[in-house]
Amino acid sequence: MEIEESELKLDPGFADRFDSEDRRPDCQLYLISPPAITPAFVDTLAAALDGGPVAAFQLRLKGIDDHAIAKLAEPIQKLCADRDVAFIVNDSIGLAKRLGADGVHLGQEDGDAREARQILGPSVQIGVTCHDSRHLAMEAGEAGADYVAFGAFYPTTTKQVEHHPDPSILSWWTTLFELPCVAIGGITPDNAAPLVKAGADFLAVSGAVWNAEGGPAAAIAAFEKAIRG
Ligand SMILES: Cc1ncc(COP(=O)(O)OP(=O)(O)O)c(N)n1
Ligand SMILES: Cc1ncsc1CCOP(=O)(O)O
Ligand SMILES: [Mg+2]
Repeated sequence: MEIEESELKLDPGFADRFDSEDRRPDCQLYLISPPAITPAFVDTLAAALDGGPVAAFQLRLKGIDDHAIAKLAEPIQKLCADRDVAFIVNDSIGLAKRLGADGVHLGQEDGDAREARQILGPSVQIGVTCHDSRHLAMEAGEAGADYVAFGAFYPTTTKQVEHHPDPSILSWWTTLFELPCVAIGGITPDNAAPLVKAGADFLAVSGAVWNAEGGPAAAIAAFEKAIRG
């Protein structure tokens, strides 16, 4: 079913970010893990978080089973709680439930936002990949997602991608809807400005932090500078 662009005000969800005057909050950083980590990664993450503010951390591990992810997750989830960073699990509603995560990120093949809400309850944040599609984003909003994610905006080696939206999808979204939008894909401190200007509520970044020449903390500090202009 086609969903109409409407003035529908969707529940702002993700971290209840709107204040009483309905101002859209400033853009924030949403950090995504490398696709493979060792148990020592928790120390790398702790040092990275010293670099500047991070709103959310997504554990995105590929090629290992949920049991192994759960084992690696435990100290990371504790660190995130200590640092007031939302801990988001990628791909798996079941794992998010098992860990008591703050949120789950679902791709188009990872499960249904409505089902996730039923299983995880009202306070768990649910994000949905919407590629370059306004329709998918409106569908996700209707299904009760707490944020929609558009991308990949720039070339990336972290994931094979087929969709490359224009930043204008972010300004379209934020003009019509309160529900937060996330920009993802190849974002660096040097190319972030057009996405911030277009209204991205969050920049989701992985490679530009973990592979940064000057180290993750310096990269996070550089993102903070880019976001603040
Ligand atoms: C914030 C955010 N946006 C998009 C994605 C991509 O999700 P998906 O399409 O399911 O691809 P994988 O990350 O699972 O490879 C994401 N993880 N996070
Ligand atoms: C998971 C994902 N989904 C679309 S692009 C992407 C990769 C994000 O990582 P990077 O910031 O290294 O491009
Ligand atoms: Mg996925």
